[in-house]
Amino acid sequence: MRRSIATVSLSGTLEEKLRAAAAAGFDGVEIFENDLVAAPVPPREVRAMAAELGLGIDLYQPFRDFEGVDDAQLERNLRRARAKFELMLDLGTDTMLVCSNASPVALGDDARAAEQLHRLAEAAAPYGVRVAYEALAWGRHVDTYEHSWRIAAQADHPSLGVCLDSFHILSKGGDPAGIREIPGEKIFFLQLADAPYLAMDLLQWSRHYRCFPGQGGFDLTEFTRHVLGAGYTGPLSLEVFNDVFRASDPHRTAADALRSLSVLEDALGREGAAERASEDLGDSHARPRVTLTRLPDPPEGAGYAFVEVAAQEEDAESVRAVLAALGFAHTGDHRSKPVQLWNRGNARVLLSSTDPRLGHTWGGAAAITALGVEVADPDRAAQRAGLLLAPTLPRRRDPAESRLNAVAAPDGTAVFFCPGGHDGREWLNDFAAETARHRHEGTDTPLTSIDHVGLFQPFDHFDEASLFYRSVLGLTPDASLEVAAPDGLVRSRALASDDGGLRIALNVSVLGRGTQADAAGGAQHIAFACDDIFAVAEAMRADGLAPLAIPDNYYDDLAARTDLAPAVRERMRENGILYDRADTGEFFHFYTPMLDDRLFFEVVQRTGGYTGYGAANAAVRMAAHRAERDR
Ligand SMILES: O=C(O)c1ccc(O)c(O)c1
Ligand SMILES: [Mg+2]
Repeated sequence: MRRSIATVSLSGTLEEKLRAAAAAGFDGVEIFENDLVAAPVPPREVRAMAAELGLGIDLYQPFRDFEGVDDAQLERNLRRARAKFELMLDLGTDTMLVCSNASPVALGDDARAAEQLHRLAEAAAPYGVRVAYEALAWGRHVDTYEHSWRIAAQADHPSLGVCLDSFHILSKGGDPAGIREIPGEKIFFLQLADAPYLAMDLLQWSRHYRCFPGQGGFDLTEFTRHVLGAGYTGPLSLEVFNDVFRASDPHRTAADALRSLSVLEDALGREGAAERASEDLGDSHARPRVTLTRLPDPPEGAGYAFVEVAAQEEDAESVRAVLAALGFAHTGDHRSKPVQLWNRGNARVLLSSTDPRLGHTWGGAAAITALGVEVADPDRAAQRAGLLLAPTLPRRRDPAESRLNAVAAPDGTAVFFCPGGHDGREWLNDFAAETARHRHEGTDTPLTSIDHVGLFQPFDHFDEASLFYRSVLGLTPDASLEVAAPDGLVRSRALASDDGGLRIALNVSVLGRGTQADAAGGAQHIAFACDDIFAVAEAMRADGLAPLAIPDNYYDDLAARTDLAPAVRERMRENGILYDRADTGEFFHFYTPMLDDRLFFEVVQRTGGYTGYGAANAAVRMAAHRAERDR
């Protein structure tokens, strides 16, 4: 389907907005009136600029407070409208959005509103302009799409239809199924916006917190399915008022925006929404009315091949010490780069002493700079990532080395697609074997794999990052939750593949204090899975590394709220092991001390079908890391 974006969704001048929309690959834009009025170029030049960039101007908006007024006001409103129709001729756009009257002087008289909109459409027709009537959620008298359609139907003019905006409908709990009652050709325009569920005034919610489909709490797939079911064939257009987007790089926002539409179209395509719509509309033998662009399938059965930690030499030493205490051994050296392979079972950590600042938004001493993801079909994964506008990272073409495709996540973390399976892992041949022994060789305390990775995100890119990982890697997000760290509130959202092979937990400071709360919420971590957490913890302690100290109060609370045997609780206390339980199973986990205020490790043991991350313990962990720093 045609993809558009409202200029109000992007920051910058009108020209910058157009350039960003075009660069991301949009087909068209909605020009927001304020952007045009403030632009230093006449409408004709805007039209030429858009055309040169390959963008159509699909909509001009908004025209406010038109209908349901007294007769004198109607004449003034029609005069104002004619001036806009003239302007639209110059802009080369044929659809004007008229939003329902929000003024206190509007009269609640449907017949009057219908008659006045009929006059507006009559005035628009000679200009070749269509009027799309949109019910604002806070309209004075018309605030539902059902009502706007009743009035448009009553007005009965070929140049008058409705504009549907998902925010105005879903924010009030409207039922989108009724959209199917509207003839598709009367839906002149579709605006899509998601939003997090917030209990707040509708106008404030709409003007500040909208986000792209898939980033909030609304079901935009279901919503759009109903719009297609009505027979709509126009653009999918994003109209997102958002405080962060207004202040962010418009190129990045536009790519994030297009990614959200790609995912939405793919989801609809996978369920056969276009074909089903045609059948519902009774033209089952005809071709579907719209084409839904599909993405290559997401990776299946993906898992971690490795996680790369970059640290300069003095910091690398402390990372090595912790890995060794966890039973890792240095088992290989990269043939051409200063990168060491450390592993224990299928848990592999690459320790790189290249500059950790290179290509990464995090400076600092030690940092997770890359995730190696093992997938069945790395080429397909890279192709999918490319279609989702993931920036491709250049690979050095060293003929002796395996070439892995890599893309950059929004926080700068590189994501490598590694071939999996038994004859995969050829990238391991890039490492000359070291003869190092696992220090715990002979003790039966293996870590089995990487369970999850925790990545702290810059505030402005949290939603972008979760959409990125979700779409590129085919992960499913959990609900986001808030954790009260000693230095501030941290929002956390985990994403996982269906079989749990890939899990990522994203954290962000709720107030956007990116890096100073580091000891608490701002760190990154790698969590390793094991089958016997007590053995791993005790071997680590025997190796001279104490786990992160958890206060006795925690264990008193554990005694109060669980039936864990006293001896088990005591052993947990000695080893700093925390506990969580769900209907599906149990979770035991402990942490290492913080390295360089930035990085720590976790060891987890899942029993039964537990799929969480011990969120109940997150605040205790953050307070414990803070206490350790204060000591
Ligand atoms: O917030 C507004 O005023 C506004 C204007 C135009 C729209 O299409 C809309 O959804 C909201
Ligand atoms: Mg709208």
